[in-house]
Amino acid sequence: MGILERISDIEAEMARTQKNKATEYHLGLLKGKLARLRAELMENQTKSSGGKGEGFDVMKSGDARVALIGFPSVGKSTLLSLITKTTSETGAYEFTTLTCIPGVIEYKGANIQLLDLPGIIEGAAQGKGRGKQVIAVARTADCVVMQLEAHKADYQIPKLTLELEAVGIRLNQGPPDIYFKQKKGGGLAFNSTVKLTKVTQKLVQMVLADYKIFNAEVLFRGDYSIDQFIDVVVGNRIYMSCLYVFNKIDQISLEEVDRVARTPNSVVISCKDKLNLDYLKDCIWDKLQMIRVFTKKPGDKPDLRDEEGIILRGGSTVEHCCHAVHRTLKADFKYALVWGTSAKHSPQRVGLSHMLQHDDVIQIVKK
Ligand SMILES: Nc1nc2c(ncn2[C@@H]2O[C@H](COP(=O)(O)OP(=O)(O)OP(=O)(O)O)[C@@H](O)[C@H]2O)c(=O)[nH]1
Ligand SMILES: [K+]
Ligand SMILES: [Mg+2]
Repeated sequence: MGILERISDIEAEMARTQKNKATEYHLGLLKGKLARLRAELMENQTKSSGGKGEGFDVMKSGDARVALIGFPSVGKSTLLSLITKTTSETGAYEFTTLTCIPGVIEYKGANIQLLDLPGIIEGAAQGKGRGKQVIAVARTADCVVMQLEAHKADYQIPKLTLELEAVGIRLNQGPPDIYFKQKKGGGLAFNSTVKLTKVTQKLVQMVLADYKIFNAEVLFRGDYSIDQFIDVVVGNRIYMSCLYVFNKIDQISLEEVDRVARTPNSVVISCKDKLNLDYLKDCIWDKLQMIRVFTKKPGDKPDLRDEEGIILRGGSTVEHCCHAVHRTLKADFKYALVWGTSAKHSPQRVGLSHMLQHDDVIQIVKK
């Protein structure tokens, strides 16, 4: 039996099995098996040729990469054509876009690469449509924009989330804080720092045994589920931030707009009426956790024009900034003066480890 058939067999069995106390272990085991088969499938795909597909190899460029994921005809290409200088063909029929079309969002001096992709449908993870290629591109992004048709979002969000989960992409969540280490002997040492309500030692032991792991140290530092534990065992998961973009709000009532706008991590837009598009750029900027800083020379005023800013990741230090200015600058670094919200007083004299904030001004003093 092929891997795909085995996967669908297990999925069918899980669907048949009622969820209750008595079936908890059986379902946990099935989840473990499913994760293993999917990992195998992904492995085979990357090994075999033609996995990537023509037209999907787009060079990374700019300060960050954002992938547009969504069902067909939700308006992905319309959006790209509106907020970048690139035109991507649009149409009232599904699968207008067949490859990856890159555009650039210019915002606050940053160049954010936005990738328009073919629509994905149910079963994409198994290769339906151009699903595999689309998801492979999504894995390379810093952030996913899940574009939805506002009046179909309740259906589209869970479906797309499942497709992404099937290939190891986790949205808007960090890796579970579970310590897991295989050992040579000694059986299973299982501990937790909090009360566990979703798993038991027995369930963890059974899942591990199914992976032929009998000796291991496991420490749960949070009340995680068996799925999250399996993520840690399988590894190779991608934790990605996701912005939900509800398009075509011109087609729904104001009450509905109000309801969907309250979904966490979401923006409501209309490409047709050009509604909220600047706010969308702002939300993408926030999601990417980018900051901009300005450098200045002694005695000069800082040049605060957009194009003069240096784009860094949130949490970046003076050291990151030095690196962004010039590779060798760090070697000559003596200290820096910083003006702005990260400075306790203006200017503050700081070292390489000082953490910068958005719109700080920095003057680097060399040895
Ligand atoms: N009413 C309305 N229609 C829109 C809006 N945005 C896009 N459309 C229409 O939706 C249809 C599909 O738009 P596309 O941009 O081709 O959608 P897509 O997601 O790129 O589609 P595929 O490439 O086929 O996956 C077109 O007829 C657009 O004119 C909107 O905000 N409101
Ligand atoms: K379309
Ligand atoms: Mg398109």
